[in-house]
Amino acid sequence: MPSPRRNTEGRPLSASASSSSSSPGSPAHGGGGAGRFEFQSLLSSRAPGVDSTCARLRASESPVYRRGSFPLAGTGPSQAPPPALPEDDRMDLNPSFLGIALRSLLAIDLWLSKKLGVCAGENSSWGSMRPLMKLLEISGHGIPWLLGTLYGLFRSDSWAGREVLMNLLFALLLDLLLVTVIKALVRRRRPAHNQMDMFVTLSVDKYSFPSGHASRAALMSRFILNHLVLAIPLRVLTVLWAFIVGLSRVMLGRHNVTDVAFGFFLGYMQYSIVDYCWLSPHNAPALFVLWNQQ
Ligand SMILES: CC(C)=CCC/C(C)=C/CC/C(C)=C/COP(=O)(O)O
Repeated sequence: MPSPRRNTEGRPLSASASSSSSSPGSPAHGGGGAGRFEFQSLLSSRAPGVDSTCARLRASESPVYRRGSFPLAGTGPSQAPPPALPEDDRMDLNPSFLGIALRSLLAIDLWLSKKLGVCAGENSSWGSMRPLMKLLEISGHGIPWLLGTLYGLFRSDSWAGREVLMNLLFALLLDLLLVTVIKALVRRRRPAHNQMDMFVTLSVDKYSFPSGHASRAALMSRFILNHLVLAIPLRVLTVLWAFIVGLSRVMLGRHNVTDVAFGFFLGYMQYSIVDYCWLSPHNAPALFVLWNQQ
């Protein structure tokens, strides 16, 4: 059971005295070393409603406090002040290096995404570019790609063409499924500066992680590069298109940078799955039976 917090004479401290007894730089305040000041400031910035008293209490819950290294940890008046904390204790005060690194990355992500969201509204600094960004949005939307693939599939008169288009359809459906599942699991809200005026959306599209447009653009461009014989300039254009679709998501304010980055990664990996499971009349004859009967 935690013992009550005491002053340096060993008397229990009231809540108010406890919260005011430590000054910046004192051990209970997270001071006494550069590492601990950093710890204190990161704790305080965790959530807007968390005050410094709460942060100090968190510090007092740390393994170092429990081990009695701090003078406020219930030691008597006769005990001498503890020696400076060894390196490993400083590490203990830091609850999770990975957590802090992730929080820092997220802070950079939010800051950068806000800066890049220059087409988020008509009155934004690049607001006049919004129609162009929306055109890019449609170019990476699921519906034109799905309809185009189905049309090509039914119009195709070669086996090779049907096989490629059947796999393209599989890729698009796999992408829709994976993006929907991840969005529903992660539930990251779209940036506050986004206007929800998107062309046909699903209910999960109120969430932003990962970007469905970025994943589709990466998937499509990898698919096209691998299955269409294109001249070099067209190959470069294909990759550029995918990149610009991703960038336009952040510029429109639809996504944060990390949503788009993960979307690209997801789309890239999805192509590997499609390639691995490549459907053909040999391994999936049922899918091609429609044409066999013609
Ligand atoms: C077959 C079927 C369920 C088709 C639905 C196609 C559809 C509405 C896809 C949604 C595309 C979309 C708005 C994705 C959101 O992209 P973000 O980049 O904003 O995540």
